[in-house]
Amino acid sequence: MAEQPTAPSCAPTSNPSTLSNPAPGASASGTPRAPQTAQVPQAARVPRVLSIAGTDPSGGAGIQADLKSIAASGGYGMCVTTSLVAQNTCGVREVFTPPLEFLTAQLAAVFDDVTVDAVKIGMLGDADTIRTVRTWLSEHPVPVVVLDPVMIASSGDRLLQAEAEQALRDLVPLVNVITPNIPELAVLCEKEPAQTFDEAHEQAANLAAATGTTVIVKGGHLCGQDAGNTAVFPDGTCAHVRTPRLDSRNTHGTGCSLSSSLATRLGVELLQHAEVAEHTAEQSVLTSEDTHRALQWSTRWLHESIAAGAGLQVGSGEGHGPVDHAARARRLEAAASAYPWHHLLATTDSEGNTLDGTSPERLLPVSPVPAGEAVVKPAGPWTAALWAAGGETWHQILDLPFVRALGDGTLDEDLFAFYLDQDALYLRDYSRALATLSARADTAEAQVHWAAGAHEAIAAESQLHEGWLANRARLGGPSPITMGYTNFLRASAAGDDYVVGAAAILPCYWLYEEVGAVLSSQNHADHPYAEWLSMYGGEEFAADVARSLAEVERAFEAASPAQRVRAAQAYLSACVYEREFFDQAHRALR
Ligand SMILES: Nc1ncnc2c1ncn2[C@@H]1O[C@H](COP(=O)(O)OP(=O)(O)O)[C@@H](O)[C@H]1O
Ligand SMILES: Cc1ncc(COP(=O)(O)O)c(N)n1
Repeated sequence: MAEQPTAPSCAPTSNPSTLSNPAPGASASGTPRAPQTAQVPQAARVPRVLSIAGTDPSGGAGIQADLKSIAASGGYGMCVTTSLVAQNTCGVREVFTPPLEFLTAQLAAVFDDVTVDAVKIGMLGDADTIRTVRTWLSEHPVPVVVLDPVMIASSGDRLLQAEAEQALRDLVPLVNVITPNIPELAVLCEKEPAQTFDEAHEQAANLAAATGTTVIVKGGHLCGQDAGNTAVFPDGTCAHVRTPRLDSRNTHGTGCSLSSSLATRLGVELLQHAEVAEHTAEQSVLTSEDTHRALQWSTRWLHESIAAGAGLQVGSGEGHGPVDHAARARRLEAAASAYPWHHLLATTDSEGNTLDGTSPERLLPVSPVPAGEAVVKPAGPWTAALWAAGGETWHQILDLPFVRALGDGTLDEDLFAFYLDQDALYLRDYSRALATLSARADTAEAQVHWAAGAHEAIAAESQLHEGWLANRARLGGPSPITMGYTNFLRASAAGDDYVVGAAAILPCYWLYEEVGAVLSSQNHADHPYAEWLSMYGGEEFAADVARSLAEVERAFEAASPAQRVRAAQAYLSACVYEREFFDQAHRALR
């Protein structure tokens, strides 16, 4: 393991990369195809991506990993098999290489019928295979070619004959991007494996300059907290994408997955250019920014896939398990569910008692996950019942990648900026909901309390604008989640019974305080978000939370059973909206 002290500062550049760009609408034979219909929205253009690689019947690496990665990255996957490999998570047992004529027959079957937008090349095995693929691609140019120079599997088994290394070196200038790991980079450069990131970067810069090919330096084989990737461009510029190192054995096929995802995302970028070109006749050229964006997408997606890999329970555990290519798709599918939230459907608790609001026990379904202790204690039995019922949602919030990364300092700046932007929009409407509640309160004390909250929320919003948001790009509009949450709060405060409005408002006080307590306990002087985290945990806000709890408790006591049920449901709905609000940056940006 080589050491990785710090990643060099590699800012994205505006220089065009060296990617060659035949007209993307052209077929392999050069015959122009009919233009895509104007009705097809931009997002619907799906790149057709071909993997030329070996197999892994256990599904974690090779062509099987490539097809999953291409689909997960937004492409249509195809594959041409170079070698059939009997392998699993523990190692390679046997390799069977079909005759070269059959390799050519597969390539011809694809290219005769399909326009290929991007190619990923993986295991080639021997020099004859390399030459056959090379000749084919010279005669059938494809706009994006990413070469993963597979030499040795993570199990230590050879996947490229030693005498074929020169043939692989000769292939490098003919492709757009290569994704060698540290030992493979050394072989391509005919040097010793780099021990530090700077050494790897130097090898990559020399190789990129000599071949005209963009080299991705991959951090997986280095150590240090950042396992990220750097695109090193032939002109000497570079762009780094950070990714926190995971303590995981599920790294079988990470190289295959990254390279095929990258080929797909480069295809997406190219198709977007082509879309513009159809309208403005601009020439379609992939830039360094495109490559940086594509690498960012693929690196983040792979991080989520590695993190979820162990959950698959594939393999005996003795080798290296696969990554979970579909983890993100499953997360987003669950997030997109339009099914009504459980607490809005439940009419009885687990023992069959009707949830009729006659006692704190008959208010909401029991949470399957115990809530644990709140830092700011409930004000009485009604708010204690609310806290207990929100246990599952509360633990989901603590588990969100956004909350975890904000706490441990690994949160990417663009995700944080998205959150701040939405937070500012939220606070404006939250202030309005509080002002409405103040107007409806039946005691002077409650009226003053909610009015003070309304004032503080709008003051916090203008502080965000003047400070945190002053130098950050704004989206300029609320997300569907921000809009859903604020509309729900304003409607509850203005159009429903007072107790319902007060209960809906509560999670923004209470959960925010509780999340803040967890986050501020992780703060330290070198924390990248130290200033933000230090804003949590003030005694004044904790006292405001306690006052809000006391007022909600009082309103519950005074309410009818039916009002209490609706208020409790509104409380839990707001808890769910809190979760969605914290999670939304990870759904919007990829
Ligand atoms: N332990 C890890 N934690 C986080 N990301 C990792 C880890 N191991 C690998 N990766 C990601 O997978 C990519 C490819 O892995 P790497 O080991 O460098 O290449 P290969 O799989 O070709 O040997 C890395 O660049 C990195 O983004
Ligand atoms: C067919 C094939 N291609 C590539 C790899 C490398 O993957 P890893 O380095 O993760 O073992 C592999 N094991 N099998």
